[in-house]
Amino acid sequence: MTPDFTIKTLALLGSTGSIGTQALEVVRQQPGRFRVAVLSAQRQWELLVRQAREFRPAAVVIGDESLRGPVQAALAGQPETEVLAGPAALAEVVTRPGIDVVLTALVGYAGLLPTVAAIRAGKDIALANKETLVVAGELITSLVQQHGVRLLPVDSEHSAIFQCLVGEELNPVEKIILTASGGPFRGRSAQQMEAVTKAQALKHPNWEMGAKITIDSASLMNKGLEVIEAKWLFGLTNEQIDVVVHPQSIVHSLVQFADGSLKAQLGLPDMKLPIQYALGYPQRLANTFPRFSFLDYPSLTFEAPDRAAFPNLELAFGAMRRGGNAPCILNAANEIAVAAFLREAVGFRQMSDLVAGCLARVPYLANPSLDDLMQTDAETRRAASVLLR
Ligand SMILES: NC(=O)C1=CN([C@@H]2O[C@H](COP(=O)(O)OP(=O)(O)OC[C@H]3O[C@@H](n4cnc5c(N)ncnc54)[C@H](OP(=O)(O)O)[C@@H]3O)[C@@H](O)[C@H]2O)C=CC1
Ligand SMILES: CC(=O)[C@@H](O)[C@H](O)COP(=O)(O)O
Ligand SMILES: [Mn+2]
Repeated sequence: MTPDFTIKTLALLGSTGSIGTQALEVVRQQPGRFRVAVLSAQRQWELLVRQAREFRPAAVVIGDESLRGPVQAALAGQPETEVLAGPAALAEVVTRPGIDVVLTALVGYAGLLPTVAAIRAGKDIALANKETLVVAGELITSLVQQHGVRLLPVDSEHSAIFQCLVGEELNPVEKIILTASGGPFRGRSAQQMEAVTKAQALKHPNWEMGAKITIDSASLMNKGLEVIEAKWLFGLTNEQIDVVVHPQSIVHSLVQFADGSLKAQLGLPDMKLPIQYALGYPQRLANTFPRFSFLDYPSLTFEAPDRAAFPNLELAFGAMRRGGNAPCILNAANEIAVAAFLREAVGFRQMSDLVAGCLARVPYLANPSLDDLMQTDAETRRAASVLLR
């Protein structure tokens, strides 16, 4: 039993998704350590109701306002749970007294405003929603400093780096190395990827995740987003971030220090560990998750990413170097591109063309405010829709 763990009250945004349901599994496996105050979903209202019956939160939020009625009816016999609906409710509910940590496990740009609201209300953030830092990394990190809250990474690579940095506060980092699985199309040429299908792209070799991030992993946009996420989480220069392909997803990322020493964090590809680390931080809570054995993985391999076959990686590095609202344009264009690919309206390679087209068309702003970023997001979505016609 880990000593002196103060019970933490959680708001779980996106509780019905891949990260959200695994976070609830962590909570189940740590009885007495966490209390769930808020749960949220966008459309999966029946699952949200089942979760609410089990965890008895003070509030649930259903994003799609047309589904408020069924949720209210289903939870009519549970008066301690307030039923809210819509994006504004999400940004309000996270500010309520008593919440210690907000887990942002919702997908895409929708994570930005609730995260801003939660930080302003003094809540610690367990950040799964990498899009928040891609869109508004500078703004979020300055809000985090201003309000003295913790920004705890959930993304596996960033959790690995965060764990490697514990105890190294006085030691300068030379660089970090983010590992990438390479996705289902590793080793294929640009031409070979023209004909890949949605079903093939949705088959990640190592991780079971939501559809959007799975497509991002296949196109290497996920690694591009993670590069930008790392810059802001760890205060790095653009030159301090490297990517290496590691198909087994066992070495979750590495830090190289000024003396050349490398530290890595290893483990099986299971998001419950980084989720639990973020929620339990600074403590490591004992658990019974399956353990990694080198004997099961006698060969851990590493190779350079193929930047010609996967142009998204360079598009993301380029947007990071440009700064300003460029990463916000990259993100919005990519969200539209992935949605179009998932409804089979564009091919796999066209996703990168759409992102490049938006980066070339949407006006650049060097020092965007939050309002500017919201406008950039909307403008990019309009530009992408025009390009898709
Ligand atoms: N899955 C993983 O292993 C990893 C995920 N991440 C990041 O975590 C985040 C979540 O990913 P993942 O769990 O895979 O995604 P999922 O698609 O599985 O889940 C997304 C969750 O967000 C909700 N949601 C969807 N759209 C909106 C919206 N517009 N407003 C509010 N809520 C919304 C969904 O509700 P509903 O179910 O009703 O649709 C669901 O609860 C992403 O940013 C991803 O990049 C990072 C590392 C690993
Ligand atoms: C589990 C996790 O953190 C994902 O972001 C994962 O890294 C995706 O794998 P890729 O390395 O294929 O993008
Ligand atoms: Mn990741």
